[in-house]
Amino acid sequence: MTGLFITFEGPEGAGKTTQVTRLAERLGGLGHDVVVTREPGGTKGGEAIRTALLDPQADWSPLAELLMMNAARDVHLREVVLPALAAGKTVISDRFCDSTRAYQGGGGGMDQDFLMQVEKAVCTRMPDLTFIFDLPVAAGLSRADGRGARDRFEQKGDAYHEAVRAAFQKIADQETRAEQIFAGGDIEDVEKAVWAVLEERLPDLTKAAP
Ligand SMILES: Nc1ncnc2c1ncn2[C@@H]1O[C@H](COP(=O)(O)OP(=O)(O)OP(=O)(O)O)[C@@H](O)[C@H]1O
Ligand SMILES: Cc1cn([C@H]2C[C@H](O)[C@@H](COP(=O)(O)O)O2)c(=O)[nH]c1=O
Repeated sequence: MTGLFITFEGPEGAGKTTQVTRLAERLGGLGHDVVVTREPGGTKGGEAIRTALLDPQADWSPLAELLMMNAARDVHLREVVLPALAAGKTVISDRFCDSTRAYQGGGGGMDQDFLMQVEKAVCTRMPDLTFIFDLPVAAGLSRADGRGARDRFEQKGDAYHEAVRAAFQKIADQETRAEQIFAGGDIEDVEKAVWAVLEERLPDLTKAAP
C-alpha cells in the first residue's frame, strides 16, 4: 500500500522544521517508517540548488527561482518522495509545491497560469495533508534572526513577506488537503495543534503501526 505524504508550509521562521522533527520522532516512536526531507533540497543536486538559491550574494529573478525550485523538485520527487511512498513509508517534507505558489507567485509576482502549468507538470504527486503555518511576518523573521544571518529570501522586504503570507493563507482557504495552523504559540502548543489535525484527518497514523 502506498504511504502518506505530508507537507509543512508557511513563511520564514514559522517553526516548520521544529515541528517536522517533532512529528517524525513521535510517529517513529509509534513504529511508523518515516522519511523526513525538505525543499529545495533532499537530494545531492537539490541541495546544491538550495545553496545557490539562498546565497545572499546571488541575484536570481523570480523566473530563475521558479525554474531552479522545480528542477530540484523534479529530482526530489523521482529519487526520494515517490520511491518512499511506493515502499509504504510516510514522507514528511519541509516545504513543497505550495512554497512556489507563495514565494514565486505571491512574493515574486509570477504569472499564475504559467506557475500552475509548471506545477501540473512537476508536482505529479500532491500531498495527502499540508500544514500551513501562519504567524505575523515580523514574529517569524525575528525567530529566524535568532538562528543567524538572513539568507537571500529572508533579506527581502516586508511587502514581499506579507505577499508570501497572504498567498499561503489563500492556499489554506482553497485546498481541501490544507490545514492552517496558528504558529504564534509556544512549541508545545503548536505540536498539539498539529497532532489534533492528524487525529482528525489521518487517525490511523496516530496509532501504533500494525
Ligand atoms: N513555537 C515557537 N515559539 C518560539 N520559537 C520557536 C517556535 N518554533 C520554532 N521556534 C524557533 O524559531 C526558530 C525558527 O524555527 P524553525 O527553523 O523551526 O522555523 P522554519 O519555519 O523552519 O523556518 P524557515 O522557513 O525560516 O527555515 C528556531 O530557532 C526555533 O527554535
Ligand atoms: C520550496 C521553495 C522554497 N522557497 C524558499 C522559501 C525559503 O525562503 C527558502 C527555503 O529555506 P527554508 O529554510 O525552508 O526557509 O526557499 C521558495 O521560494 N520556493 C519554493 O518552491
